[in-house]
Amino acid sequence: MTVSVLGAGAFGTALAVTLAQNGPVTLWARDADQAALMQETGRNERRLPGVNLPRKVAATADISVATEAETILLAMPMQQMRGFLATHADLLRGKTLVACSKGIDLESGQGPTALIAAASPSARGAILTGPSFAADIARGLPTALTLACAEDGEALQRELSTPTLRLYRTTDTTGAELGGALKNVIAIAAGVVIGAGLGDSARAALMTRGFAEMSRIATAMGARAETLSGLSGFGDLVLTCTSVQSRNFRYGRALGAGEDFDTSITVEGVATAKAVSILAQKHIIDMPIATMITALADRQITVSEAVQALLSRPLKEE
Ligand SMILES: NC(=O)C1=CN([C@@H]2O[C@H](COP(=O)(O)OP(=O)(O)OC[C@H]3O[C@@H](n4cnc5c(N)ncnc54)[C@H](O)[C@@H]3O)[C@@H](O)[C@H]2O)C=CC1
Ligand SMILES: O=C(CO)COP(=O)(O)O
Repeated sequence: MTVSVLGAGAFGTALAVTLAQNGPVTLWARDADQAALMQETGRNERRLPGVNLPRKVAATADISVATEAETILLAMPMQQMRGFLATHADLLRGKTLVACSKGIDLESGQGPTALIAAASPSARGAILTGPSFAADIARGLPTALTLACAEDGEALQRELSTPTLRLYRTTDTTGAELGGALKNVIAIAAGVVIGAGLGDSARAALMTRGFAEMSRIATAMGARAETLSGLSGFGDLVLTCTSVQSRNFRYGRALGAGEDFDTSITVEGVATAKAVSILAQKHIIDMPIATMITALADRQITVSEAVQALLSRPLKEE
């Protein structure tokens, strides 16, 4: 059975590469030139340099070809997903749609599975998330991710696991998608700490309090605490806050150091911080780190003001 990946960025391409170990994969790029170049050269040099696409990966810019598959992975940036689903709703009817994006849609405040349910009620929505850099997956390094699917996830788990990509299953879609979205916000904050020269001890404190913040809002929104402490939450938090491979971490590090950052790079945590700050007000949840990241990204405060504000909060029980 063919699987399709929609979105030929770093992650979509890496997923296509690993899934080709199981059978044919269609990789859809919205840009016809990019699809033709991938087909011709067998590489996606711009997004995933140095990786050869297996022959079982067929690149196309034809959305009707790409949506012939029953199982379709959505690997575009989160803020693009709602528009994409609306545009192609007819072609996606009745399919299994696996969101691979990490974030919260800023306009609606919804995560990927709610967006899928709203745009394609007859589709089955799932989410694939957890600690994995595209380059690691594409190189065949061992990786473990969470596959969240409200029902009948076992066959999907088998279909999307490969010899090097091990999937763990859950029915807690809310927990999985919120963990993946929120860790990006904390990763930006961890980057700020390192960029501003505040040290590894401060980063450990930030990660721990960040995890508490993630868990507070996620459980208030219906997530299970154990999902937050699994691969999609704690696992991805650790990876993204400690690796310079992470774009969210690198963006934060530039912010902390007062340096410019290439705005063409995908940094999901900025929009997510804004979206979650709005959700936090609605649920009356205290989220000082997300609020601070929004203010910093919008240049409303300086790094030293942000640090001062966090350190001067009232002392309380852990
Ligand atoms: N790169 C990584 O290591 C990982 C990325 N992710 C997630 O995957 C998602 C995508 O990230 P990357 O692939 O890394 O981004 P990327 O920046 O490498 O590529 C984004 C791709 O999306 C395409 N795109 C943009 N708007 C689109 C639209 N409206 N319709 C179709 N395609 C569109 C762009 O042309 C580009 O090819 C993000 O939510 C990210 O958090 C998750 C795990 C790992
Ligand atoms: O989600 C990721 C790793 O699990 C990738 O992180 P970045 O988007 O910060 O690069």
